[in-house]
Amino acid sequence: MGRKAAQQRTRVTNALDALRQQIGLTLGAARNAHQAAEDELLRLRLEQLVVSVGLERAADDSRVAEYRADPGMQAVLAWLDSVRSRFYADWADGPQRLRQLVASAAPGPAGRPAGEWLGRLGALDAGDPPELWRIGSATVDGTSVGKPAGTTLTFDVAVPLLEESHLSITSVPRSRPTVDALVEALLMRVLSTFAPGAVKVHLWDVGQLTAVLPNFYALSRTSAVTVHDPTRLVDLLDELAGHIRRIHSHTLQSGHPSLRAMRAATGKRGEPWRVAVLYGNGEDLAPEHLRDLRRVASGALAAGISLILVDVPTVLGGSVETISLLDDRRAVTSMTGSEVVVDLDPPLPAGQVAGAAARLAEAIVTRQGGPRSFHDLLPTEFGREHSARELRAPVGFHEGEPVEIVIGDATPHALIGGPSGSGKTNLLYALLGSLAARYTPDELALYLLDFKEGVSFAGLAPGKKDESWLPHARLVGVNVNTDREFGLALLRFLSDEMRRRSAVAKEFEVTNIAELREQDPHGHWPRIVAVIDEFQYLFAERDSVTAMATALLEDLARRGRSQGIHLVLASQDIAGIEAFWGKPAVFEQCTLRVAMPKARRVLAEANQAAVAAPRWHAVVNHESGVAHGNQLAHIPDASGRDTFPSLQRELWQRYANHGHPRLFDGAVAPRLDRSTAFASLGPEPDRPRALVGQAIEVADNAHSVELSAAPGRNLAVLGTNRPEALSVLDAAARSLALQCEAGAVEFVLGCAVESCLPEVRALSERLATAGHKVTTATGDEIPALVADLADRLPGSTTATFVLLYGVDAALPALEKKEPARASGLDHLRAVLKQGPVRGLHVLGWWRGVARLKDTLGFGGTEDIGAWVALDVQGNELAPFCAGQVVHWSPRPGRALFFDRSTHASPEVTIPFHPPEAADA
Ligand SMILES: Nc1ncnc2c1ncn2[C@@H]1O[C@H](COP(=O)(O)OP(=O)(O)OP(=O)(O)O)[C@@H](O)[C@H]1O
Repeated sequence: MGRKAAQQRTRVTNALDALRQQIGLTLGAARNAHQAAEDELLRLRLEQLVVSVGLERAADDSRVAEYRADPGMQAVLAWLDSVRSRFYADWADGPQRLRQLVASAAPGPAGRPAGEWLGRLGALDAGDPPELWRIGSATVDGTSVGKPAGTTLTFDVAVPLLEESHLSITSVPRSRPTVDALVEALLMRVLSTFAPGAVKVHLWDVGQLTAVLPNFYALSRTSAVTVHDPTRLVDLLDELAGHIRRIHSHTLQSGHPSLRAMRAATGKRGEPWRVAVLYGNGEDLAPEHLRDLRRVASGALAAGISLILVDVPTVLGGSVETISLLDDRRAVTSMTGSEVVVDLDPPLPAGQVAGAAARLAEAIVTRQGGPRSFHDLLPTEFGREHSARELRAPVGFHEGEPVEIVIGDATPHALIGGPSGSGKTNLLYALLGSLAARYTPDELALYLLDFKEGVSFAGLAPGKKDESWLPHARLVGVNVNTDREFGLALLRFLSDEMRRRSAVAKEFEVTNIAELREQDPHGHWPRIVAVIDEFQYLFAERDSVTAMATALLEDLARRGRSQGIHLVLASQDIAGIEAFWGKPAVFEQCTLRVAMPKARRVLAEANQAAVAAPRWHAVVNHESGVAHGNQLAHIPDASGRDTFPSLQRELWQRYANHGHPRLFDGAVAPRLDRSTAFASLGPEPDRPRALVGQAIEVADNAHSVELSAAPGRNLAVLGTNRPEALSVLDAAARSLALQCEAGAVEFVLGCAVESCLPEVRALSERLATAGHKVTTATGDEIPALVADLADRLPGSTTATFVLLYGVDAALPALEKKEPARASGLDHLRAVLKQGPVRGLHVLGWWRGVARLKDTLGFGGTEDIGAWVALDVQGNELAPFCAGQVVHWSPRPGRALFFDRSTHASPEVTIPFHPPEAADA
């Protein structure tokens, strides 16, 4: 047991020794680690101390001196010295480099002292703007760059603006004057860098209505500075968003990714630079404003718009630099980091700023009202533009800058409105001249229609005084205020052309005019612009013309764009807009709006720009009239005496070989001998056509009745208007005479109206002179004449045209009946019924529909296959028009024509004046 106990004890002692040894080792290691940590802590403390005291001052610092006693700390000091040396090596020329950088990135007024530029006008226009704008200077200790202790180095501090960055300024209490001076100086630097008018400043202050930056007061009378309503931040943000959208779509459409790229490619500025200054009060904006503000901020820089926010707490998208005031003289900025304190430049002298603003305002106003003439709208070289993608032409100027009208994909159709005398016609001339000078007639075709009384477009067609014409014009319609059918005819023509283009496009497997022109480079595919002045006349009545015009206009408005067919609709204000009620499709498609001063409803409801527009100006808006699309333009005088005509003559000399436009003048009666249809008549003995009047169509066509050997091929002229009835029969006889060989045809003229005898005799002589056989009968002779014709019928071989003047007057004599013998009326009915198939046709004039009915008797209406109604009401004509309702109110110089064999419904015709008639 004792031996066993001793063994156990030895084992325990050994185990304890081993444990003790382990513990000793562990304690030793812990002590070492502790010492190392203490040393490290000491080193770090020393580092911290040296950094906080500054390396230069560390040598003299008593607290640092305590560390020096410890040899382990020497290494720390040596290491810090080496870091410092490396730092110095890199930054030895830092301030110098900064100075150079600011000097080159902030040239002229952007960075130079105010004395060198304040009060002078800037000149920069389409070049790139300075990248930096000076706000003050900063001073650093010279020893930090290896200079002797006690020296200081100063360098300029500048911030980016415009396309580079937004700026957010935070104030401290009572520092508003400092902030104002800072903002004012920045804006003044910007305004003085660029040519007058190239910068637009927007000021909004949550707490002030008018006194924001009062030294800029003179500029706030121009568009260079706009002070916004403190309660309407939303309006400002909307306006900016609108500019961004417009600029974005415009640059993209022109094939450039940004405004800057477009400027570089075209050498033109295109848009002004915009700076919007928003003064807040340190409180959060309403969430919806904040959302809009962020949206604006993220797209603004690419559109040349930058924001300066003062005490507006927000995190903006896009690049933003900050300036935080420390007191009323000093600030820190994100440009230099929080270690560098910026001494802000002292305020610019208030009087000088106000003077400079006044000078700039004066320069802007001078440009605005400057001597810009119609001539300035014209390019230096004519006919250089291509219309494949769009039409683009300036119509006026804003502060010296041209304001363009674009007719293309985004703005296919235009609506122009303004009260009488506000300059609509003048604007149309400015537009036509500007377009015609840029595009050749192969690129642009014009169809011009004026419903106004007067002859505003008449000068564009060849006239008596001036033989020149506008070579781009294919059609000029004037004095059509009572001929709404002519408007309809134009719309039909355009609609047909649209279909034709679309069919050809389909053949080429393309969808629009631009592609078609690419695929068919030798084709003739001009863009068509149809101008309809006082277009509301088209919708003047509740009738079939209005219904058809509406349908055609809607179709053209929707589909014309892709086929290069564009409408320019002008109207006096409300009447024109009201005409669109119930036709929103047309109104909405007119995305280009031009409002003359005081025009109402042309722009969007809330857009009041036209109310304030000065005389001889227009608000051009490519955004369906929404406020952000407003472009105010001064329209030069295009209606001066020789202004447009001299351009027209120049263009005419260049392009006269493109043919002259068709002139349709509703106030001038067409002359038979000048009618293309009459002039082109040739021998047509079997199917001669009797011309009865001028058709109201885009092409120069006549209405005619084919007198073929078929039943019913007779013509009735109805109504009491003697001269017109004579004109119709005269035109019919003369045109027939031209188509039949002399001697092969007989004209029989029966006149029952004494007052017409001179004209009938004159016609008779004329026909005889042309070699035709002519028989003439008057009054009482007519029954015998008709009896003779009826007798001759069975064996008739000679073509015979029987012209009866005033059949109703002959009726009493014709109705006389002798027992067992046919009356004159029976003979006439037989002639009407059986004549046409035997080559005998009656062209008769009845002064009333009832008398025609009496003449024909029961079932005889079929024998009148065609008629021309003069002063006869539409409802009387139904029996001769297959029972359909006839809308027709007689009007001077117009007639209604119906030919059962060719017409579905009657058409308006214009009786020709005989060649002998004096010009109307
Ligand atoms: N921009 C302008 N500069 C100078 N004069 C102008 C200008 N615009 C129009 N005028 C003159 O004002 C007058 C009326 O202009 P215009 O005929 O164009 O008006 P409007 O709106 O078409 O009127 P209305 O509908 O009655 O014809 C014309 O004598 C024209 O010479």
